[in-house]
Amino acid sequence: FTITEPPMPFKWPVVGTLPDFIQRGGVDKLPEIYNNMYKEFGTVFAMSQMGDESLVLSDPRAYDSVLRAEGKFPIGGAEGVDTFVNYYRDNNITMGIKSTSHGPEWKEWRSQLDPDLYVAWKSYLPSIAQAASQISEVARYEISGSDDDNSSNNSNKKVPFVDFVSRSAFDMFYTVMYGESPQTTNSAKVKPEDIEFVKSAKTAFDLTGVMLTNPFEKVFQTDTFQKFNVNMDKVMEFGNEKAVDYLKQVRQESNSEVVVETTTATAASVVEDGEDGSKCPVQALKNGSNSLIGRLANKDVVPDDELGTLTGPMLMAGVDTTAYVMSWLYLNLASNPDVQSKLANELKSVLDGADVTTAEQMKSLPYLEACIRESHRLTPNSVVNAKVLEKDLDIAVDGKTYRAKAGTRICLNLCAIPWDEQYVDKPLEYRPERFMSDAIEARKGTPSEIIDHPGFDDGFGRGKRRCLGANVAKAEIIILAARLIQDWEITLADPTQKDNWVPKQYLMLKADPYPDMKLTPRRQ
Ligand code: HEM
Repeated sequence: FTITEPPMPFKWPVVGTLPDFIQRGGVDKLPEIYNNMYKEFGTVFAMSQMGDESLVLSDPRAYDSVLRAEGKFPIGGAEGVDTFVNYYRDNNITMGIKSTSHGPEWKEWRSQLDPDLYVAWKSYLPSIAQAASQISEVARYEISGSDDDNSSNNSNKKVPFVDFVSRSAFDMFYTVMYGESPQTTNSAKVKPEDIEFVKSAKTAFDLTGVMLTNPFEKVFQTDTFQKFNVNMDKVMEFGNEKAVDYLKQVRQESNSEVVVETTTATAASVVEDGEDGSKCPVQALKNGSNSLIGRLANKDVVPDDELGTLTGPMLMAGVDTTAYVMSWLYLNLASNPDVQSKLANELKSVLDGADVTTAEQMKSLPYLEACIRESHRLTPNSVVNAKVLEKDLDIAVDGKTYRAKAGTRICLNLCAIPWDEQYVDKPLEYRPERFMSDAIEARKGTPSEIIDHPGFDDGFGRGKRRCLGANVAKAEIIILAARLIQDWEITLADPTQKDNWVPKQYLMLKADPYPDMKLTPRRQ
């Protein structure tokens, strides 16, 4: 077979295709650029920015061949975020370093964590549901500053909706890690240091996005770079202190009260002990089975001092990511009241006010699942899914073969086929019905079935480096949406602001500006 050179914009010496990228609108127009280049060049095109080579594939079947070629230690998407990688190396954050490498140390790290997070996700559902219920209870008061919609006194206004969503993500994921919610969404209960953490994590995340898309910030160690480091220091310090305090507390408790075998553990943890093949040691930490850190400490697979370096990076990875996805979902639901009413009806008829606490309940909500899936199609949290090749690879697409060298970033373009009217009817409309089983069935055997390819399902990546928190994050998104939409009708505070935002690139895509929301009780 012959090797085809992928089409690409004009490539200059040193800067490569960067001038073309800037001319097309640069970072601020990222989704548009990837969509337009697909229209101009077709399902395969290349980009080259300052020596950073990318091959962009818009057909997920071609991306599958990259996944099939994954070796024992594939390079993870997180490794591409070199601001984090460098920070972890410079500051010797052991668990951060392991998570962003691709040798045996990554494998060891992953096998230490997978059983108690990726596999054991179901055991955390009841505590996530409890955190979600506490979040929903205070939602309207915290967002509008009043429990009375007719109150004209808005001076007490507290948290913008999008920040409330970030705090919700923190409350839920912290609950997974430590077994109870810090309730940062509740102004009467929040601890200032927890709010400080959410702010620092969010700032570090956003600044990472700025530096990734503008390498000069790093090279010249600008204010952005310094600010990033200060915020990362705060995140790591917080993580370390929390882990140390927690371990001290639970070890004291377990000394005074020895818990014998799993018979005293929660029902959920007993189920998971079977599922992941693990056994609680005889002298388990009290309540350890309710939280990720407790479970890891119980098993003694991660030394205590390494647990400290795990907490900061995990809270970072697990908070703003989930918040981005949830904020898109609520924006789509608020912008499409008919969809939201239909969702509220499904929730009422299936749950009748109850919380989602089991995997079976999660599966019994097809319309909610379709709302989340459609939100990812229309407003993905990232322009691409990406992998860096470990070795040279030939990729066959539509009868042509493209050769990609080791080190090339292979991207699956999420802003092309999912927005193409050739495959999707009225692609710019939010219509979850397209992902209901009858619609999926009707697409089978037609070109449109490509939008049901697993590569387009969610934003967690695929293959051996699929997101460690994928199952828990998905559960958090479903559980909180089920609770909030049962309790509240979420509408745009100012309906004229519908569609008055653009998707803007930070570390991921965010609606900018994110509109204010209004919550009205549903149960009255
Ligand atoms: C909706 C929320 C989330 C999204 C969209 C997301 C997305 C991603 C993506 C795209 C990757 C790279 C996958 C690849 O290399 O192919 C990743 C990796 C990772 N994520 Fe998430 N993530 C989310 C939530 C979380 C949570 C809750 C955690 C908490 C543990 C987490 C921890 C990680 C870690 C540790 C990795 C590196 C895994 C590895 O390289 O083996 N993420 N995530």
